[in-house]
Amino acid sequence: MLKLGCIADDFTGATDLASNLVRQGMRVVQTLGVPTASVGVDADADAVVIALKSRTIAPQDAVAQSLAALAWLRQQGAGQIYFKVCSTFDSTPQGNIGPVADALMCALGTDFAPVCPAFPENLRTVYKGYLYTGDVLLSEGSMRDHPLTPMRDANLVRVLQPQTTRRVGLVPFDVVSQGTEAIDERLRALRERGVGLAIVDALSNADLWAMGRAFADLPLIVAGSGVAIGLPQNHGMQPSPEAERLPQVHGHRAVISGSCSSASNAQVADFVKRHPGRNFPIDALALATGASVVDDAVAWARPLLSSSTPVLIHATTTPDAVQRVQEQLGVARAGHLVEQALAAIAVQLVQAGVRQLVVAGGETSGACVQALGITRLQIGAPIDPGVPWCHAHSPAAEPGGVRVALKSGNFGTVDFFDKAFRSEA
Ligand SMILES: Nc1ncnc2c1ncn2[C@@H]1O[C@H](COP(=O)(O)OP(=O)(O)O)[C@@H](O)[C@H]1O
Ligand SMILES: O=C(O)[C@@H](O)C(=O)COP(=O)(O)O
Repeated sequence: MLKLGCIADDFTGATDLASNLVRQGMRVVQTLGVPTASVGVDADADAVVIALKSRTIAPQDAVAQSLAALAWLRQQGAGQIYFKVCSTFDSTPQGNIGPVADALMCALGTDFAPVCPAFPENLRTVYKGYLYTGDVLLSEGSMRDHPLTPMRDANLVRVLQPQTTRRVGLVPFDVVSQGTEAIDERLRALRERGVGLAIVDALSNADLWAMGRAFADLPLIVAGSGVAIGLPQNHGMQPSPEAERLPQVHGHRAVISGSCSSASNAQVADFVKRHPGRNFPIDALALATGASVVDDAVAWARPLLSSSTPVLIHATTTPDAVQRVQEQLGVARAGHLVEQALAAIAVQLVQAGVRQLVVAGGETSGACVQALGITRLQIGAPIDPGVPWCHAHSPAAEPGGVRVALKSGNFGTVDFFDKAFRSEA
């Protein structure tokens, strides 16, 4: 019986969530997109994470895709539903967190769900409803200038309220710090007062464990990946290294980055400094002119692939540079052009023998794994919190498949691109 059915609004977010469940001993299957109706779940899976690419699409499309995912998960008997959103609450006043949460609640026949993006191991904490990234409020960090979902307000009650028809409330830290019973009591009280969605504060893993127990019987949880660490305990599960073992693959190494987040900018700069001559920048404006950017990148990479040091192909650039491109091309067109180019490059690199591929950026990862025809991921050990190595089958990488690591924009230490391959050695 499937204990947990998860719907993630982007691909890196899905591996992040799956990784936290696997770390606590759950056997997890991650699918990319909703499986076809006839596909059943592995008999021994405890959780399925369905990765959608719904974070920044039109709200009605995000709702439709999420409901299709829910229908499939319920068909598999999922006991509880987890809607995975970004730990930086990436959304716009239109959605898609509120509209998708509303629709899932209607379909599940529930009038209440907790909402908590906290992931303290990655320095995402929520206090009095305000989301912090590291030492600063969300709105004062780099998410202020995200290319697709600029986050200019850190107050999550205020951010979520315009996205939903339900009342948004708060379970503050003074309640959370008292533990599971206090949280449970406050959830009931809020619900009785007509609150439909409640932001829950959390500063540490201890808070997540306490809330995990309080959420045990709720039909729906809306959260970043952090809350997931507290759920396997509700099923008596323990961490197990066996859950993280992946098939071996041998081949070339590459990194593709379409993330313009500050961590990715620092990681690209670090790689460029350490490995001169092994990076190829993609010019978004050149792509728009129809120049042969993809072919040029692949032709550059091919002769370098035999080295154990990876090649790096990146569109990663500063917020100012992104803004200049967006002013000329529009936000959606710029994003699409870059994603499609990087996806085409990913396919050609794998066809050329790359078998260990790191992709940085949620939207970028979605585009790359879709182009590679990957429909399922097996989750391995984390390289850094929230970023595991995964094994996948792709028509471009048969018979043995390919290892991929899908890195959320702001995750990972500065030397992540080197560290990933050290941990793979
Ligand atoms: N140089 C660039 N100019 C304009 N847009 C870009 C550039 N580089 C990347 N992008 C776009 O920015 C978006 C970054 O989003 P994503 O891949 O989700 O990264 P993150 O995980 O950091 O949010 C993608 O749509 C990508 O195509
Ligand atoms: O929760 C998180 O922060 C990540 O899992 C995630 O979803 C990040 O998204 P991207 O930064 O777009 O990769």
